[in-house]
Amino acid sequence: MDKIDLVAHAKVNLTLDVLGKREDGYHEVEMIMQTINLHDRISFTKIDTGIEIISNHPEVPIDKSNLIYKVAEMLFEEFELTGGLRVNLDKRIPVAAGLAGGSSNAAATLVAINRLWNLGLTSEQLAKIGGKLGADIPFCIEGGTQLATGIGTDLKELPKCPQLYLVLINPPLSVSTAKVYGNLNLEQVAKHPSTDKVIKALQEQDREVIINNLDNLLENVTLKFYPEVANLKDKVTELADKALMSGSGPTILGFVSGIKEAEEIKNKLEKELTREHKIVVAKTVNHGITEI
Ligand SMILES: C[C@](O)(CO)[C@H](O)COP(=O)(O)OP(=O)(O)OC[C@H]1O[C@@H](n2ccc(N)nc2=O)[C@H](O)[C@@H]1O
Ligand SMILES: Nc1ncnc2c1ncn2[C@@H]1O[C@H](COP(=O)(O)OP(=O)(O)OP(=O)(O)O)[C@@H](O)[C@H]1O
Repeated sequence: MDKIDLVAHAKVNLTLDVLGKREDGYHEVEMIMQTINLHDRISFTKIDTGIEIISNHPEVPIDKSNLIYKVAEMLFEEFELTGGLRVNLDKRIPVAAGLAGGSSNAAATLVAINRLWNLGLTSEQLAKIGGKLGADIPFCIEGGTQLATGIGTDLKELPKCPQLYLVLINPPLSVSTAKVYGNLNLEQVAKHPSTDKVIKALQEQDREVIINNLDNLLENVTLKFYPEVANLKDKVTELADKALMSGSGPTILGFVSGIKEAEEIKNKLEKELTREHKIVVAKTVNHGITEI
C-alpha cells in the first residue's frame, strides 16, 4: 500500500476540570472528551525521500513546526523507516480554536505511518507515542466519548454519548493553551465541573442532565482575558440550550436539540457577527480517525 486517505475529526470537551498543578508545569486534568463530525481530510503518500506537507490553509505551517511533520520525523527515527512521506492536508477545522485540529492531524499521521509501513502497532501503542508530542493526541486516535485524566493522556472509554447537535462559533483570535493554563489560579476557582454527574448521565443516556452539566473550568481564565469571548458566550447562552467554551478556547459551542435549531442559530449569528467569525453546525460522532 502506497497511499492512504484519512478523516481527522475535531474534539470538544463536554467537561474540563483541572485538579492541580504538577512539578513539570503541566496540570492534572479530568475531562470528558467527545469527537464531533467537523473534520480535516488528509492524504498520505509514500515517496522516495523527505517529508512534504501541502496544505490549503494559510495559517497552518508546512515546515517542521507542523505536528504532522513532528510525528512523521519521530516515527521515521524511532523505527528507522526507509523512504519518505507526502501529506496533503485539506484543513476544515478552525486553527488554534480549542478543537484539537493539530492534535487530530498528528493522530492521523500515526495511524497512516503505522499502516503504510506495516508497523503493526496497536492503538494503545500509537497513543503512547502521540502523548509525547501533545496531550490531546492520544484521544484523537480512537475518539468517541472518553474520560481523560493525568495530563489528558490516560484514557478510559465511556458509554457512547447520545447524539448531540451543536453550533460552533470561532471568533477571529488565537488563544495560547500554555497561556491559559499558565494563568489559572485554582485557589480562585469557585466551582468545579460535575464530572461524575455527567458520567452517570452517559450511563443512563440522559441527554438533559448531560447538557445541563456541560462545564469547562478554563473559562475562568479565557473569558477573563478575552472579554469578546465572554460576550460571545453570553450571546450563545441566550440562543442555545447551553453554551460552553471548547478546550482552552476561544471557540464557543451552543448545544441545541436538533440540526434545524443549530442552523437557525447559525443564520442568526451570521447576520449579527463579523464575517471573520467561523460558524459551523456539527454533531457528535462515535469514532476517531477513519479511512475514506
Ligand atoms: C485544553 C486541552 O486541549 C483540553 O483537551 C488540553 O488540555 C491541552 O491539550 P494540548 O493542546 O494537546 O496540550 P499540549 O500541546 O500537550 O500542551 C500545551 C501547553 O498546555 C499546558 N498544559 C497542557 C496539558 C495539561 N494537562 N496541562 C498543561 O498545563 C502546558 O503549558 C503545555 O505547554
Ligand atoms: N497540523 C496542524 N494543524 C493546525 N495547526 C497546527 C498544525 N501543526 C501545527 N500547528 C500549529 O499549532 C497551533 C495550534 O493549532 P491547533 O489547531 O492544533 O489548536 P487547538 O485546536 O487549540 O489545539 P488544542 O485544542 O489541542 O489545544 C497553530 O497555531 C499552528 O501554528
